[in-house]
Amino acid sequence: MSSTDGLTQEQRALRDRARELAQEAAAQAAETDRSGQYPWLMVRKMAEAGFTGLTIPKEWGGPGGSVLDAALVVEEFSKACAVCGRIAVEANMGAVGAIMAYGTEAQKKLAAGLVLAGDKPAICITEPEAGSAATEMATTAERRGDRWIINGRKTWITGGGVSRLHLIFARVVEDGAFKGIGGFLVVRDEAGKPEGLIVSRRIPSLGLCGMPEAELEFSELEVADDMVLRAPGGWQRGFGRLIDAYNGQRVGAATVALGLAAGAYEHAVGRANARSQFGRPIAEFQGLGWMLADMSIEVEAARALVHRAARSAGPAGFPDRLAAAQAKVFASEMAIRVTNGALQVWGAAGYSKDNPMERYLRDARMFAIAGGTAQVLRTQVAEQILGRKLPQTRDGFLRIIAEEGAVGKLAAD
Ligand SMILES: CC(C)(COP(=O)(O)OP(=O)(O)OC[C@H]1O[C@@H](n2cnc3c(N)ncnc32)[C@H](O)[C@@H]1OP(=O)(O)O)[C@@H](O)C(=O)NCCC(=O)NCCSC(=O)CCS(=O)O
Ligand SMILES: Cc1cc2nc3c(=O)[nH]c(=O)nc-3n(C[C@H](O)[C@H](O)[C@H](O)COP(=O)(O)OP(=O)(O)OC[C@H]3O[C@@H](n4cnc5c(N)ncnc54)[C@H](O)[C@@H]3O)c2cc1C
Repeated sequence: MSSTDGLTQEQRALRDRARELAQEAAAQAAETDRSGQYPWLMVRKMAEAGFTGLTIPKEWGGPGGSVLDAALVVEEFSKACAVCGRIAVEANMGAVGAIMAYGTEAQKKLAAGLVLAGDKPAICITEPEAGSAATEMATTAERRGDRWIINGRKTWITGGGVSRLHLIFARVVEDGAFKGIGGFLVVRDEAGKPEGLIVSRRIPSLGLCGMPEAELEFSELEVADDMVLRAPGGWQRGFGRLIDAYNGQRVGAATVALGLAAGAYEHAVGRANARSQFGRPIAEFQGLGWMLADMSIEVEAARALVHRAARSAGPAGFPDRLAAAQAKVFASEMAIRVTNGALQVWGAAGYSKDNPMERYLRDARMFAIAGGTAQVLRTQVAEQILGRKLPQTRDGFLRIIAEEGAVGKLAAD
């Protein structure tokens, strides 16, 4: 990274510390990938070094780092081991960001204690029949006295079976009526309790193999009223406020993609200089030089978008939704191109599991899907730049016409 990176001395020092520990992550990344085991030992070291809970405010025992600080750490770990990079994302952004913004004192204390000790919270939104159309979720949280009873199923929950803190999105039912979407906090203990939170299946995945992706079932799962995460604006606005907090995790996902691409690119430059054919370093062949040049441009462009999005975070710690979506679309698709090109530079050796190049390529594939697909996020970008709601359901525009008497101008907040 150049000296025009706009980082403070402290941020460079933080990045360098992360880079140093990430060397250990690099050394175990192939084994994590092969075994599919969560890298508990690395997680402990990351927690001890202060890379989990980095964004926790000082009053809750953390260092009060910014989203950009967290992104610097995430990029370094992702260059080495993207599973560790994703752990750094969720231990600093997403669910924990929502809790720090909207939670009660007790909820903040609970979440801070868990992530500072190395927990990677799980965010539970997606369901078998509600992926991109997340607001169509069917999981319900029904009020019964001073408790809430959750029933339903979630899928592709990152960390299912290893995460302790869970932020569960569910349809709120009070007095028999649907009120909106709310967030419910559940802590799974080491014995796997509460019993109503069932990790029913680990989903075999293409990449990021040390990170469990799981199906969860909630069967009469009881949640005390003081574990409801109440965002401002009431239940009707609940989904909007919770997904606003999720913009932090979108920037985090974009950063993992960036780190993967940057890591693969560095390996490609090294290989191009080290390998000779036709009696000369392959780096001298213009065909490869231009490929590497394009990769460097793409990586720098993604980094600029990621840092811009991270810097856009307001007082609540949530990045701007447009900047987050732009960074995520570009970084996720760029990572697929760059990791693919880097493997090409390595030739057959890149195709072998003896080298990390094929892992980079597999690991990079998810970011254009998870956390909002590239297609869905392009629609979000379009909505923001056009200043218009662009409903995706068949009757969406009819509803806007009925409600507003005109086609979808976004109301100024
Ligand atoms: C938002 C969508 C689910 C589309 O659903 P709808 O058409 O029903 O919703 P909208 O009317 O567009 O929005 C409802 C509500 O939310 C507010 N909103 C939406 N997006 C944002 C945002 N990015 N930032 C802030 N606020 C947002 C919107 O203004 C409305 O607010 P009000 O109710 O008016 O106040 C769909 O577009 C979508 O985002 N789908 C993707 C789902 C997704 O990202 N899932 C992630 C699951 S977790 C994960 O994958 C983790 C992977 S990882 O490793 O990080
Ligand atoms: C590795 C991984 C980790 C994940 N982690 C989590 C997690 O921790 N928590 C969680 O809740 N979820 C998680 N997810 C789920 C993820 O958020 C969803 O996969 C994602 O939102 C897309 O949903 P879907 O897979 O059901 O695809 P679908 O919504 O079924 O989409 C299928 C295809 O249709 C396209 N499409 C759908 N709607 C539109 C539209 N309106 N316009 C244009 N194209 C459209 C999509 O872009 C996609 O190409 C994870 C997924 C993966 C792969």
